Amino acid sequence: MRKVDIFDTTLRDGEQSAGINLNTAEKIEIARQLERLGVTIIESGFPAASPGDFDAVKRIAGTVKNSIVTGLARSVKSDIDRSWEALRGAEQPHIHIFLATSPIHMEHKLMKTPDQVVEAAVESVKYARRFFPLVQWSAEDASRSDLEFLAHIIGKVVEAGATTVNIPDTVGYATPQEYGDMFRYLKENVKGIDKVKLSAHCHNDLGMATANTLAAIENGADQVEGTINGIGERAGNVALEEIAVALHIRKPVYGVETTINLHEIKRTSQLVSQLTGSLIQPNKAVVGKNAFAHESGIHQDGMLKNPLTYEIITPELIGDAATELVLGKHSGRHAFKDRAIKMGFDLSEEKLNNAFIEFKKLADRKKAIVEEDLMVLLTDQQIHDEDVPVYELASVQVQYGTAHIPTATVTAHAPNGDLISEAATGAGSVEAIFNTLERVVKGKVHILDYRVTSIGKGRDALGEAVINMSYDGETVTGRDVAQDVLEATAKAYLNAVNRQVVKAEAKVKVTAG
Ligand SMILES: CC(=O)SCCNC(=O)CCNC(=O)[C@H](O)C(C)(C)COP(=O)(O)OP(=O)(O)OC[C@H]1O[C@@H](n2cnc3c(N)ncnc32)[C@H](O)[C@@H]1OP(=O)(O)O
Ligand SMILES: CC(C)C(=O)C(=O)O
Repeated sequence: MRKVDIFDTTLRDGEQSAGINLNTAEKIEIARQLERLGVTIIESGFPAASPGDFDAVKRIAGTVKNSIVTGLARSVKSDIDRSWEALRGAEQPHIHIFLATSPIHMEHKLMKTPDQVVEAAVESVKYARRFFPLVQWSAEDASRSDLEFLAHIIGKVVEAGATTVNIPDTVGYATPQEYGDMFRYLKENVKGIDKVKLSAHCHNDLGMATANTLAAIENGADQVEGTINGIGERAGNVALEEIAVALHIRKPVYGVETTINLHEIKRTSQLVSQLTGSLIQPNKAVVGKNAFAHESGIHQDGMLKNPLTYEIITPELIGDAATELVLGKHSGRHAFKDRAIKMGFDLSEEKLNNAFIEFKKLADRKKAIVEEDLMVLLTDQQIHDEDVPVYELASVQVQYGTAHIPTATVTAHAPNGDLISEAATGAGSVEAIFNTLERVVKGKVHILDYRVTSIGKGRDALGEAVINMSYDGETVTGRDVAQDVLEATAKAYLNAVNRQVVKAEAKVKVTAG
């Protein structure tokens, strides 16, 4: 059966979503899970974009062994050099170079003639091939490019040594028919195209990313690119879990296979949502919380008589087993460790012990510890970085009454070790906490977005708070979890501030070094 490679760009195009910013530890955690999911290629960042991106790409290239690790670069030597520095330690060094080919991008953004664009593309591919055995070249905005010009430039980059050619629908403009036709046209009209991999990359501006990607596969695409949960620039990229499951469920139609381990989909989706703070819409295909919920009487009746009446995908297929009570307050370290390993965590004894202590505290307060709770506790330990001192919440107290002005009191450890206590009022409990914390962190804070959701089900479910803010002129997103939403809110606020503290610290190190 024909094989289609899965190229995951959650850490690059996915991170380009407004409001998402992942630190290196979080990126490594996601990359490790993508490897478990079985993706062929992980695009781990854009090494020339920032010291943080460079560091993450380098560390992922040194960590991941079973997927190819790549990084994005413009068609400029300095970007390619920086990518080589970051990726030279990878098992199979791979670079992804892009250059726009549509009239509007060439004229108004690049300010180059078509001939200059061809020359720059060829030069960059030749230069990259001096270092990298695998060079992917992307024609940015391909779907709004002149087809003959596209075929011409692709012929040139293939001749120059590109090993993969990507045809992105950068602005989500193509229809499935048009996108499929492009692949067929290029396969029939570019000399040497059969020697390289042809790749699809779809955005969801018109809600057609999944249909377009499948159309590309039907017309000969060897690789498809996308993100977990469909996160990404603007309306996002194609959701890879949708593609993997569609290819599996409708295998007789598409006749292709991938290396994706479908049972890892749910966990990957949860992890990406948790670490990016990007919520999954309840009716999202495959991974939304209602994807397997049957609400109406006629459907429930059908399900009881024969699940095949209304269920084309089972939750088990994507690793979404019915929520079970996995551990309780009487469980010991052995069972806890065993469960953590089964869930795919590889924690040091110290981190495992910290997670166990948190688990016991939670088990004292919460009747049923479910998989989602463990996932949060263990992931928090996995990504916890003790190297940089940050703000840490010691306590938060809120006085609220309908007839009184809400007042918050917060005590927190500052990065320099001081214990700070502050109090302030607000129009509501949350605003009182925000106002108090602004005094604690002493920076200029502007809240851009704030959301609270529950993790798991039931009245004792954990609350998760996600806060997007501008702090000292930088936009950062923080998230945290607690049984009480006000505590989660205070912790998420400090988590956002801490991301900026860690970033600033990294900048100081780079400048000093
Ligand atoms: C479709 C996509 O998703 S492409 C990927 C988009 N991702 C990102 O942009 C995230 C990372 N980007 C960044 O951190 C920054 O944009 C950087 C570090 C790459 C560049 O920053 P700056 O040097 O300040 O340039 P800035 O972003 O303002 O402008 C981009 C420049 O690159 C040029 N450029 C854009 N694409 C390409 C390309 N593929 N090859 C060569 N040059 C390019 C633009 O024409 C512009 O050049 P100019 O300065 O001569 O006008
Ligand atoms: C860099 C390219 C592949 C891209 O992200 C796009 O065109 O959307």
